[in-house]
Amino acid sequence: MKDYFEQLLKKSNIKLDNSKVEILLKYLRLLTEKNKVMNLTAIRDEKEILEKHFIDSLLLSELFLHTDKKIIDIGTGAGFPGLVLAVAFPEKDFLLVDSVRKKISFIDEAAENLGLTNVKTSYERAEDLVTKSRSSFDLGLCRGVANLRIILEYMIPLLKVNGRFLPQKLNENELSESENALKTLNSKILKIHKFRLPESNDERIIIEIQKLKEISSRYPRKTGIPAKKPL
Ligand SMILES: C[S@@+](CC[C@H](N)C(=O)[O-])C[C@H]1O[C@@H](n2cnc3c(N)ncnc32)[C@H](O)[C@@H]1O
Repeated sequence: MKDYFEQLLKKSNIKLDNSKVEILLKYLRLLTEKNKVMNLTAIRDEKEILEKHFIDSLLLSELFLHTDKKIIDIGTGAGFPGLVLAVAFPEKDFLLVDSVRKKISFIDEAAENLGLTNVKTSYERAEDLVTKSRSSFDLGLCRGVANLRIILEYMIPLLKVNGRFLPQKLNENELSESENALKTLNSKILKIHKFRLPESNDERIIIEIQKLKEISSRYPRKTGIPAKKPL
């Protein structure tokens, strides 16, 4: 499996030293073991997990800046993309959030097993985090959680002014309907980055969004409202 992972990394132009590759392979083993008793990922094949979860998470690496110190991943599930990136960037601090307690318990267990000291977790809903973490993060990550205009309302209040949000999407379909959310939340799209996964050649999109100035304390609205009545 190590050779295969190294091939994928090479094809994707991602540089990771051997110790980080070893830690990620240990995480793969913990994940596949746990996946037998709880539903963490629908993908069962280890090679496919490496490409569609691990490499897909690592695609974000080239958009990271050295000034990005505090990073939040909302709806991290089994740790994608946040836990993978916490291995790749031990000098950055990650808060991994999910509303499902057992997923966060798996992350806590995995982070301890992998010896990661830069990972904190929270099993809150994104909308509830804002009371203690408004305007706190340099960088926001979110993959596979909800429509762009919904996750914008979850994420932008948590970012510092000038902080960036890098949501991962399969295509650009949600962009046009997100214009109102971007405007209401004083944010703009800096760039749309396109990637191809190295084996399947599937397309992946990372939208680079910046928070331009502080936003009204009305956002996020009450828990559940952003998804029920998107901006
Ligand atoms: C489809 S999974 C994606 C998991 C992971 N990001 C990935 O790409 O594999 C979506 C996750 O988002 C979490 N989630 C959904 N809405 C949330 C919210 N409002 N706050 C926190 N987590 C949420 C769910 O519990 C679930 O684990």
